[in-house]
Amino acid sequence: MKMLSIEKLVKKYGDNTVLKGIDVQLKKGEVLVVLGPSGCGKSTLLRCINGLEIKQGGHIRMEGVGEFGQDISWEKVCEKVGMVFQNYELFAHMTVIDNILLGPLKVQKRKRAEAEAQADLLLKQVGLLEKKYAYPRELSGGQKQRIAIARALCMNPEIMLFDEITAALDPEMVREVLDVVLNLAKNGMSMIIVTHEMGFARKVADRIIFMDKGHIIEESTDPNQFFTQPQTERARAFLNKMDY
Ligand SMILES: Nc1ncnc2c1ncn2[C@@H]1O[C@H](COP(=O)(O)OP(=O)(O)OP(=O)(O)O)[C@@H](O)[C@H]1O
Repeated sequence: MKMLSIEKLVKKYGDNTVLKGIDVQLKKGEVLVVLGPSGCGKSTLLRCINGLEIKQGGHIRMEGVGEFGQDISWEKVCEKVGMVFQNYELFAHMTVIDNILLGPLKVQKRKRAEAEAQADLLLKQVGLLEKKYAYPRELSGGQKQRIAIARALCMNPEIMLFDEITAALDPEMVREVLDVVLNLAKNGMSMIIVTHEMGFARKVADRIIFMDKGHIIEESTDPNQFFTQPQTERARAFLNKMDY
């Protein structure tokens, strides 16, 4: 079953066309990993999906919801599609619990008791319930990133987007964050993941797309095959350069 459908997506920055007609679909419960060399448009693709960037062409639709930006406002899209960034983007002046509850209370207008009960469960799930009243400055990078994931999940998104969420972390903290994502995958969350962690990509992906200069040039539903026998010269060169 198709859940998200992206057709002929075009994104330009001035004269620079960064996405040159991207066609990609995500099924319910699927984990799609986006790989490709620096600057090929991976982050831009994620940012267009949840409306952080305005696209110049193409369509983004979700089954049962309609076209993003038309049938459903971009504000609503942000509830359906959660995103986690490289730099956590937590509010420094707010405690962990206030960071997590901001969206559920202010945007979704939910009752505090109900939202807080869910936040507690999510904090438990990411192993940080004891940090509920801590401030971001009191947390390690890995902890901040796990809180950012819990915050996104507390909006009950149907899809999660992860944009290089371990890129800013010290190596010893990468694992604790990736384990949270692996767990989400096991529990059937639909996700699109941009990562430079090749071992993780191979483990978590149901499907891999490989981008180059604004195009998808290779797609594989068999991650092991992609990593052992990439079909294109560009993907081979990319994998050869990666350390994994
Ligand atoms: N706000 C912006 N204004 C102008 N150009 C931009 C902007 N954001 C991205 N670009 C350009 O778009 C291209 C694609 O960038 P993007 O960040 O999507 O690449 P990426 O594949 O995610 O790279 P990386 O792996 O290095 O994060 C790059 O050439 C970049 O310079």
